[in-house]
Amino acid sequence: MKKQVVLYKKLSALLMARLHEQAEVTLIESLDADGLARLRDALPRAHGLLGASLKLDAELLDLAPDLEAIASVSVGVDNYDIDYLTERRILLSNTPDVLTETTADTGFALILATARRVVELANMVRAGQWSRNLGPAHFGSDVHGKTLGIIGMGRIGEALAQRGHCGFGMPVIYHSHSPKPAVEQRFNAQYRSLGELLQQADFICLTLPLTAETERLIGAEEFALMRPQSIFINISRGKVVDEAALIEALGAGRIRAAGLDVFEREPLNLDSPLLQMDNVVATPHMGSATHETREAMARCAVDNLLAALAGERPANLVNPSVWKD
Ligand SMILES: NC(=O)c1ccc[n+]([C@@H]2O[C@H](COP(=O)([O-])OP(=O)(O)OC[C@H]3O[C@@H](n4cnc5c(N)ncnc54)[C@H](O)[C@@H]3O)[C@@H](O)[C@H]2O)c1
Ligand SMILES: O=C(O)[C@H](O)CO
Repeated sequence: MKKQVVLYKKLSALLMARLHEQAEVTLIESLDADGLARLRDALPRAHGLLGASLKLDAELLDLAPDLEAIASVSVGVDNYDIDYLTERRILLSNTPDVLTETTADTGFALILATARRVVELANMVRAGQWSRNLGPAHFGSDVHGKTLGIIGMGRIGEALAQRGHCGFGMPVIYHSHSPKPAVEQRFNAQYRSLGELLQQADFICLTLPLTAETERLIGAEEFALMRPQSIFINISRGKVVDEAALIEALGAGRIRAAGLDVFEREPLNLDSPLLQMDNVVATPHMGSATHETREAMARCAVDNLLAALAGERPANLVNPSVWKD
């Protein structure tokens, strides 16, 4: 008998057809109140779940006694209680690698947009306020040759370092759990303590996961170490930053600008002070949002889920202790 799969993310026709061949599929098209009610109804029959952007807590998981596997269409797994999944012997998989380059592109887009004031000046043109040649009040700052600071030197951090080093001649400094000699060799990068990096980098970029250890890693004390010309970029998770402290630092001129793809609460509320600041470029958690990459992530998640339900080890298993050969 086919296994029951609940999707809470719509997939391409090609991937839907693949899933339908192998499983009985229930599709929850959106996670509004109606969709969530349908999800709760479907969970008691589910062997597999596939989707993203939903906090799957113990209360929801307890509705699914037969659940064997969850395939997250994301590399970040902060929406899951991994200990609880492991205790229940539910396999959790994610989608690393396929989104690395695209997310690093987004990081670099934010670096360029903030330093060169792209959004602010483009809005000025649109508003009919371009009446004479630009003067110093509208000048930005250079990107090439400036020091790129990366916090969390993993896949995306490395891809960002490559762009900075090879494309823009930027000295790269980084902070991570431990030094990475291969990365240092490839990009002439140098390891720094967190405090040293915050004091020395022109661009401070967050590319680490949200965990108990990294939640609010960057707060008032950390912003106080940055320099007035520093630009802060967050493409990891909003909760790694104390957002009130960020707003305070921007407001007080303790840092020059911020490029933010992620926020404490998403979608970002329209009344956030961040949206009143010309030196903030805010994007809607679009790090991996290209047609090609989202399809690759979905394909990866489908592969992971179908493998798990067929009794094979998924390629991107997050909680390997559940697996028994
Ligand atoms: N904005 C987006 O749309 C988007 C897209 C993809 C990924 N992300 C986020 O980026 C994160 C990183 O993805 P990745 O594929 O590069 O992951 P990765 O695991 O390859 O890299 C993360 C790095 O951070 C380091 N790290 C973790 N905790 C640390 C700490 N406390 N101090 C210092 N370093 C620490 C790890 O050692 C690792 O090197 C994801 O977990 C996700 O939250 C966001
Ligand atoms: O973690 C991820 O993969 C990104 O945030 C996209 O959802």
